[in-house]
Amino acid sequence: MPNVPTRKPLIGIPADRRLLGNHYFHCVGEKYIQAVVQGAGALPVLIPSLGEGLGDMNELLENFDGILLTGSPSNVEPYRYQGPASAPGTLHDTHRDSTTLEMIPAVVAAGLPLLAICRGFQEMNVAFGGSLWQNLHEAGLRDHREDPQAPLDMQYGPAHEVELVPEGLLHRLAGAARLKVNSLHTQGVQRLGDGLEVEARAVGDGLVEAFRVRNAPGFALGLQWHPEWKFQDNPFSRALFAAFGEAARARVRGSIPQGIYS
Ligand SMILES: N[C@@H](CCC(=O)NCCCC(=O)O)C(=O)O
Repeated sequence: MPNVPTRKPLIGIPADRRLLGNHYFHCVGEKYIQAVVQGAGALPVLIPSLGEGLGDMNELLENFDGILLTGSPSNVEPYRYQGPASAPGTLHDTHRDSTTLEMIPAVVAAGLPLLAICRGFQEMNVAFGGSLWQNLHEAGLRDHREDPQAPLDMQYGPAHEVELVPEGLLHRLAGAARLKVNSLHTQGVQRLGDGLEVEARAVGDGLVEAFRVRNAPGFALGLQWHPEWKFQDNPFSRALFAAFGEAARARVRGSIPQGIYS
């Protein structure tokens, strides 16, 4: 393929809808934005979580070369996966759910590169028909929550190891059998969604910590941990965002992505 100058890829990031004071805002954490700019070499475009208000999803997605689904302190509403009602006072984000749960199948079907992190990983599992443990530490699994009183560097610091599935995409990207990852989540994969292939499990309780979409036409990965946190200091995270950016650039060029998908 001749070295044809191409525009930077546009990565869509669906926002959280949050009440700040008396008004609702649609917002995205800056660390995700920076990981797209500096790690993937792409331009982030925040997508308001308006659900049906965004119109035809396929038409919307024609504007993007990839989608990033971020973490969030809110939980996916349990009725989305036929789960029991949340405890009173649980934070949900129904606008985000109605946006991302419709978006995910359309992104994958269109072969648009998709990287899902933490809540985004959980949304992906639900979108593919899976379910969630609502409180891992009450289900006989380890406690995967962070200490909210600890400094951020500790909250997002290494918390446990994950075992990478041999010959999987993450194993190829990491060049190692295990990774030390951070852990900031109460919920996790209970039943794995149809068509999802496990890429990593937590050492200690075997919780699914990463998956890809089997037979996806493009890059379609979900991680329960947070690779965006200080990604520049982590060789695996750098490689992950670089691969995501390359998949999006291949989309711009109209070519088949190389690297871990070749
Ligand atoms: N609410 C879910 C998902 C947790 C999650 O995404 N945590 C990160 C929030 C802050 C950030 O974006 O870094 C759960 O508790 O499992």
